[in-house]
Amino acid sequence: MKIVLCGYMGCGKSTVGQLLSEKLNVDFLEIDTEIEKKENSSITDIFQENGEIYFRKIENIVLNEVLKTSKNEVISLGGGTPCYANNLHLLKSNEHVKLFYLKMTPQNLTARLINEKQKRPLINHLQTEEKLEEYIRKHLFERQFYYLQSDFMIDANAKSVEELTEEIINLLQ
Ligand SMILES: Nc1ncnc2c1ncn2[C@@H]1O[C@H](COP(=O)(O)OP(=O)(O)O)[C@@H](O)[C@H]1O
Ligand SMILES: O=C(O)C1=C[C@@H](OP(=O)(O)O)[C@@H](O)[C@H](O)C1
Ligand SMILES: [Mg+2]
Repeated sequence: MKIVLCGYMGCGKSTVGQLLSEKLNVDFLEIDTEIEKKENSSITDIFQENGEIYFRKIENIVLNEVLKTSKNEVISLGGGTPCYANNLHLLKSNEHVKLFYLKMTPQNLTARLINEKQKRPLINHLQTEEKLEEYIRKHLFERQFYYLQSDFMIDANAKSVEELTEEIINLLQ
């Protein structure tokens, strides 16, 4: 089985995915890291040098490659992964995939992301908390359509990484 985590930037995909893979004793794979390896460049540099459309192309290629294997693993997507190209279809039509949406409110995401913008090129130009929250509110509204097609939705507000990991493990049983 492939346990795949999706949700907006900052919801905890990378952090929860790592702990979940340790608890389940399977490999952990991040789409962002696979993109960085393939391009031998950072997400920030790819956006800056090649632009977002190029990044989305590579993201789609990497997701395709990753989903070809039938290996048991935990996979953390990037925040935008399910929302572009045929990515959601690739995930939904794969019998090995269980897709989890880590849902958080725009307010809570803003509080997290205000100090973590540097490595996230889509939001690093937003200077104030007000501007960031306004952006997240609109962007999340557009993206929820995709996230909500997950197999499971987890309320990730005010829960520790441990609690979220346990919740996912319980849903798998
Ligand atoms: N459940 C949680 N409670 C508190 N902080 C968290 C939680 N999950 C993640 N974080 C923190 O929030 C930030 C964003 O988490 P990250 O895993 O990078 O999110 P994503 O990969 O979804 O963008 C990190 O600093 C991480 O340590
Ligand atoms: O939401 C997005 O479109 C993106 C989210 C990022 O991943 P995280 O959700 O792990 O920050 C990364 O893939 C890239 O900066 C684009
Ligand atoms: Mg991440």
